[in-house]
Amino acid sequence: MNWDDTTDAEAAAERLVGAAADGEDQAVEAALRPKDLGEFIGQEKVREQLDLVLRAARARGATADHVLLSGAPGLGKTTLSMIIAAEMEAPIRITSGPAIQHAGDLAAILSSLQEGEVLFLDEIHRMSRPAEEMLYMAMEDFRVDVIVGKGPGATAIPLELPPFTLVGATTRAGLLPPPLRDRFGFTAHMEFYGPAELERVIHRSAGLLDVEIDPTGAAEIAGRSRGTPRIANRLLRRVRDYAQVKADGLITQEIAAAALAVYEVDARGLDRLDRGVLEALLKLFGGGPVGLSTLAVAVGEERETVEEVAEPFLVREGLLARTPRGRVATPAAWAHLGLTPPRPQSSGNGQPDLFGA
Ligand SMILES: Nc1ncnc2c1ncn2[C@@H]1O[C@H](COP(=O)(O)OP(=O)(O)OP(=O)(O)O)[C@@H](O)[C@H]1O
Repeated sequence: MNWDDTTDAEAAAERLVGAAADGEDQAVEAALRPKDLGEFIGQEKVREQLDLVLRAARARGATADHVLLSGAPGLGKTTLSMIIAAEMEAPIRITSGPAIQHAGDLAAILSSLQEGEVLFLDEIHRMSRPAEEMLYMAMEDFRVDVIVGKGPGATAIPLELPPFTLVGATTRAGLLPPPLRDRFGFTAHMEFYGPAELERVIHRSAGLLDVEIDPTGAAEIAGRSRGTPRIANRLLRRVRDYAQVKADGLITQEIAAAALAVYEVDARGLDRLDRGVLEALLKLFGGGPVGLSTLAVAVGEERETVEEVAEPFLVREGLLARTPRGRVATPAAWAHLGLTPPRPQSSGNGQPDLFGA
């Protein structure tokens, strides 16, 4: 998903299954965040490696190496940065790439850091170029050159910085210029979570929110959470409301399924937009191939919304394929919507042409 575009992120945030944080998420997430590595669920490799990095730094009495976290929104990057600070018993400062448009903005932050402090820079790939270049030197030499004056009379005044740990977060590490990427001592890629891990996230959050849930209820919510703890927590809150109003408060499989049917989140985590795209593709275009623009007109959405908000999950789920000839539904898409694909046409070579031409 192209999370560089704020509009897409905003559009997605309005969806119950959007991975970007909405206002309510921000209000409750602080209470739900695991506080140390032991509490952090899943991402075993990342946890194990990070644990070593932090233990070694502590044993040396040194500041931890800079850490780059990459992965989709809502997988726990902010949470991990806070855990890094907690494990290092260091304060944390949180900012983001888009908030740093001038090198001066970054110089102001860097020069006010305390020794050992963790600086969390979310969406680091969206920082301005001059700020990025200042960051190179700050990360490597704990020094910045502050430029005073303009034109030929400008002078660079070196400013020593206390050692600090930069934790950068990005949705796509590939977007970072190699000189920046190379300055991180440890890079971790966060994966989507499996159902069992999401169930653990849901049970843990239910405990903290004082919500009663049985294992079947947690499994039902986990299956619809698109591999993302933030979505799991958000669905849990909506199901809790339903359980309180329509039942005795206990979340079972039946209650979770009924609640999420009200919110139009289906058994696989598809919402109205996702299903609209799939239905148009199957019912109007026989499963494709069809061009993106045509598909977007058919569902009454902007091209970008279909491409950047709906399609990434459909592709990830193996329901839709992007081919040079256009968008094509996979056999799993037909099965998911309970529809029968048209009879395969012969491609003239004796082999059935599964998707038709
Ligand atoms: N491994 C985990 N175990 C338990 N809860 C988790 C885990 N990862 C994330 N969460 C929960 O999901 C919520 C979202 O996590 P977080 O804000 O850290 O995601 P993020 O990757 O930083 O998202 P963004 O890219 O949008 O900033 C948090 O409130 C946290 O409670």
